[in-house]
Amino acid sequence: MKLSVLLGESRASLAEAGIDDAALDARVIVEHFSGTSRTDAIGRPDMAIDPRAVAATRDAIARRAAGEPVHRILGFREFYGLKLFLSAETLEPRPDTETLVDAVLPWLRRRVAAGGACRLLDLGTGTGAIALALLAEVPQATAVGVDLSADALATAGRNALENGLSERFSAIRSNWFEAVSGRFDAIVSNPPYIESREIATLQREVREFDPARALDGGPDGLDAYRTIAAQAAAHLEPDGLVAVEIGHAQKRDVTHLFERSGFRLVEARSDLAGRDRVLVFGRN
Ligand SMILES: C[S@@+](CC[C@H](N)C(=O)[O-])C[C@H]1O[C@@H](n2cnc3c(N)ncnc32)[C@H](O)[C@@H]1O
Repeated sequence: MKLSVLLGESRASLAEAGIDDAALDARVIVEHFSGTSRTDAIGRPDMAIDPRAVAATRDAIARRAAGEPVHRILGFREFYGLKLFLSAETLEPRPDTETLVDAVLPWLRRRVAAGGACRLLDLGTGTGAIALALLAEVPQATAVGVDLSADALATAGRNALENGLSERFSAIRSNWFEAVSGRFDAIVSNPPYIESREIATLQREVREFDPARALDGGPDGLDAYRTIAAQAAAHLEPDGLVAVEIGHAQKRDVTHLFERSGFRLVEARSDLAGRDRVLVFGRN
């Protein structure tokens, strides 16, 4: 089959299924499963795609038409310039979470410049996105990634290896701090923060394909922050910091939780859409 024909039928299938970005998604899927590039689509539209690649592309297009997100189908996603593999129990890392990396990075660089090393703890590491992005940017840092999911920890370990960061990254299975020992210079976390009753109202791509454990923050969405705020000081160097991603309406509540545990808000950052997204706390 010709590349242009495969692209055309893929676009048509996704448009017919009501997929918003049908043309873009079709292009990404066709390129991946046929091993072609955008340049091929423009310069060599008549190139022949072998039948196995056509079959693999059609399977992938059928999955997308049924609602599965593109990056789940591809099996990986880019985050802060790293290629991160996904698995059943990992959240697909979001561009908004790069805001958390941006917020911590200057502090980390200063810390390393002053002290030569830096230990990070990433609570609810998932694919390892936050920890690995920070390690890639700061070669003197080391990180421990914690998750309750063994599947997520295996994927984070694979991502560390694939990105050449495994010597500085270790993974621990733990319910937040339970199995964590020692003190860290920085504690980072993008915990589950959606109110339980809201899960059913989320977009199908999120509701059906991101793991519930990565989303559900309990009745008011704040369960994880309560635990992290209450226990962070015992695992933090005296002049260390805690940086958390939050839901856009949680700034006040999360700030209060940390203030009650002896922290002060040192920075708040907004995401790409201008909504509150990241809070950074230091100890009083
Ligand atoms: C919103 S996801 C964030 C994943 C990743 N850090 C990111 O930003 O893409 C939250 C993560 O917390 C983990 N998690 C949920 N409850 C946990 C708990 N009690 N202890 C440790 N990790 C937990 C989930 O398995 C999930 O990987």
